[in-house]
Amino acid sequence: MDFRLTDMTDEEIAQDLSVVEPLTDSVRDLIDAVIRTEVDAEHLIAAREQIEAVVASLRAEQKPGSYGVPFTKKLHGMPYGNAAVGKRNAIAPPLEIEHQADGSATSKVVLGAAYEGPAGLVHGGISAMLLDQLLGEAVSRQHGIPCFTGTLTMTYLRPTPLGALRLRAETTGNSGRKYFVRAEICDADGPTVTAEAIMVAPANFPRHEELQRLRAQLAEAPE
Ligand SMILES: CCCCC/C=C\C/C=C\C/C=C/C/C=C\CCCC(=O)SCCNC(=O)CCNC(=O)[C@H](O)C(C)(C)COP(=O)(O)OP(=O)(O)OC[C@H]1O[C@@H](n2cnc3c(N)ncnc32)[C@H](O)[C@@H]1OP(=O)(O)O
Repeated sequence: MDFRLTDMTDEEIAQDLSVVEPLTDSVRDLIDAVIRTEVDAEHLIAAREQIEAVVASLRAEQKPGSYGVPFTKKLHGMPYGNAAVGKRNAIAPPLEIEHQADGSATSKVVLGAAYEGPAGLVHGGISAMLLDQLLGEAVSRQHGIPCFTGTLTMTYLRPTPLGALRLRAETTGNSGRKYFVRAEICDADGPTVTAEAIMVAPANFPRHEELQRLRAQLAEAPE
């Protein structure tokens, strides 16, 4: 796994995000508008030309390949291209994850037209992606090591409506590098989907205590 530290300071990262996040929101809005627009073909062609001009302006300077996951000097990951939570990725649903004192990870999200599977309902693959991310975040934050999904088992209890949803994930135990995690999506009437996963901490990754030491060393280093 590629590991690199960014040389941006915390202030520079905050400044970058203050510009980038509203841009990502605008692109999300664009996706929703394209799905639901009922304007005529002439307007659609004009819109396409405008979008192509914006794309060309952004292509003027591009990173090669994907965004990757640089780390800040405090070892906070910056997964800005991530499919589920990337702050630069308009395909990612607007998922903000909170870490609770009991070790669980929770999120409230409103899923619109871009996440539809069956009519009016959330696509099952989107539910799996969101819960996979939350499961990973719960275990990784609680135990201080990023884990990979080994096995993910989804149970679709009943259809999940588009709109406001709540998500929760918690670790239930571990055996060596294997962590057992479960999660659910709820609508106003309760759970619609549950997931169980075995997340595996890669053998060659530093353990929590080592990371704490590394964090302390980096915190003392000049910016
Ligand atoms: C640098 C500073 C970092 C600081 C970070 C601190 C905190 C981070 C905070 C937040 C970060 C959040 C990150 C996570 C968020 C979201 C998660 C997204 C999840 C994904 O989107 S991730 C992509 C999809 N995922 C893959 O792309 C995995 C591909 N795969 C592999 O990379 C390997 O395959 C791996 C690693 C799974 C295992 O590799 P390995 O070499 O370690 O395995 P090994 O054989 O040693 O097995 C050891 C024990 O795991 C058992 N085991 C093995 N494989 C299993 C499986 N599949 N299912 C169930 N159990 C399995 C064995 O049975 C054995 O169990 P036992 O010990 O009981 O025998």
